[in-house]
Amino acid sequence: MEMSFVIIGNWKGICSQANLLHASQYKTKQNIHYIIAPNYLHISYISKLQNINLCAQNSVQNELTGSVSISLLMQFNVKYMLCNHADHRANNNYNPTEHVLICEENSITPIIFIKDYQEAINLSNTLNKIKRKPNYTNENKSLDLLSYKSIFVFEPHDYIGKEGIADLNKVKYEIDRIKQLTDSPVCYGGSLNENNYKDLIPYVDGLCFGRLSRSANFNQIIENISNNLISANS
Ligand SMILES: O=C(COP(=O)(O)O)[C@@H](O)CO
Repeated sequence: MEMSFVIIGNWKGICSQANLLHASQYKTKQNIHYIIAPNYLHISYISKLQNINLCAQNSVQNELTGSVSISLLMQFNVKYMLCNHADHRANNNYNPTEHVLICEENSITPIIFIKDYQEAINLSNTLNKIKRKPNYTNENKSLDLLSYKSIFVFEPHDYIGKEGIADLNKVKYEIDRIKQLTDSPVCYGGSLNENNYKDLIPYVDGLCFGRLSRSANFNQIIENISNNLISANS
């Protein structure tokens, strides 16, 4: 999947009027692919913003009381779905490969969170048993068996909601190993802040922000990333 630098804002269960305002004020950047995963209550609002790609944080595959089915989400032009996030895994009944397959059946691109290289291997081995691309040839890119189109986010569970990221060399090493398993974009997520996000830009295809994506100056941060990419390529 060829695309610009991916910026994902995972708003989780939080949102303020200020978040909605700065999302509405975002100005498209040619070298940025901006995805927002709002909570369910604000999916309708974000779906109306022309220059932002809408992502669901989850879905529940039934129409029972309190559920949010994919068919309901599809009415709001949801293009992406967070899959295998650490918060999903807190539910013992969560099945990542099932969730990825449901996305694929509904033409939604899964954003698949990977806590480490071994999980990447486990996920691709699991799906390898369930299905194989009919004409899949490159056995080395086993993660791409997961879905025809995916975005991967390396997000170590010990560095979510913390003050800082893991050692940069360790992060780079793990991202390099995961990149060997896929031709899809590999991003970093977890404890990104104003002091560390720039350090990662040269080594990833995108960044997934939690708390920082809800800050009032997040549009400026996107601008900074865009300018950083332009100067790096000039
Ligand atoms: O769960 C997330 C929280 O990230 P922080 O940036 O640590 O708030 C994650 O999905 C965003 O990458």
